[in-house]
Amino acid sequence: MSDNFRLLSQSLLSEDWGKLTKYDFELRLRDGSWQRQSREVYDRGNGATCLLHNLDRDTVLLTRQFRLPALLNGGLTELVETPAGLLEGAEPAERMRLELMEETGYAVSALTHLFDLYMSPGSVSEYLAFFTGEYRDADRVGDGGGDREEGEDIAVLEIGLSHALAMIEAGVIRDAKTVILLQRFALLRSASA
Ligand SMILES: Nc1nc2c(ncn2[C@@H]2O[C@H](COP(=O)(O)OP(=O)(O)O[C@H]3O[C@H](CO)[C@@H](O)[C@H](O)[C@@H]3O)[C@@H](O)[C@H]2O)c(=O)[nH]1
Ligand SMILES: [Mg+2]
Repeated sequence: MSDNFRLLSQSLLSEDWGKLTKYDFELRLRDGSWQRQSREVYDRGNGATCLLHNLDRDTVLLTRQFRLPALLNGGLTELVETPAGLLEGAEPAERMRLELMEETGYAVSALTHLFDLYMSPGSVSEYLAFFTGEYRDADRVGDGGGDREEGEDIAVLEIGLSHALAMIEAGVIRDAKTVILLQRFALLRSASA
């Protein structure tokens, strides 16, 4: 795994939706000495997210949905986010296309993969594959909204890119993947202007 890491033992703390495991290990520090450490790691697989943009109207498609962790830690009842989904072992672009259809109702075939980012690497093993794509009115095949049976009740928001950027500054958009994608879009645009 790594010359600077020796796993001593691991114990499963919880296995239900995700898996929480406690690892005891030794880590070689920069001065060459070994230190014993213990860390808990939450594994719920990897995911994907995508910013869909419409060239004609300069709008983006975002979602608004209930997120229990944000309610518990901040009192927010809903978060505004780019569409996203868990990979569940599937190929990221393929999974993302299905997720876009399910959550936004748009069938978009051409997606551009940007990077894979760890969102909380101190405790969560998951990385997110980031995508961008263009959507046109003709791509709309349904209402979106997510899978009600699975407890999803997603509102689809079509808003101007500049409005979305202002929502970050105003503290209305609080989701990291969404900020990364919107700001990257603005950065590339100002670099090419
Ligand atoms: N029973 C049960 N169901 C769960 C649980 N957690 C999530 N689910 C269900 O699992 C599905 C997950 O929906 P997705 O659209 O696939 O994933 P997501 O929650 O949007 O997660 C995406 O965004 C996250 C936040 O940025 C990412 O962490 C994740 O990788 C993914 O990209 C939803 O139907 C949700 O109700 C749980 O603890 N128990
Ligand atoms: Mg989702």
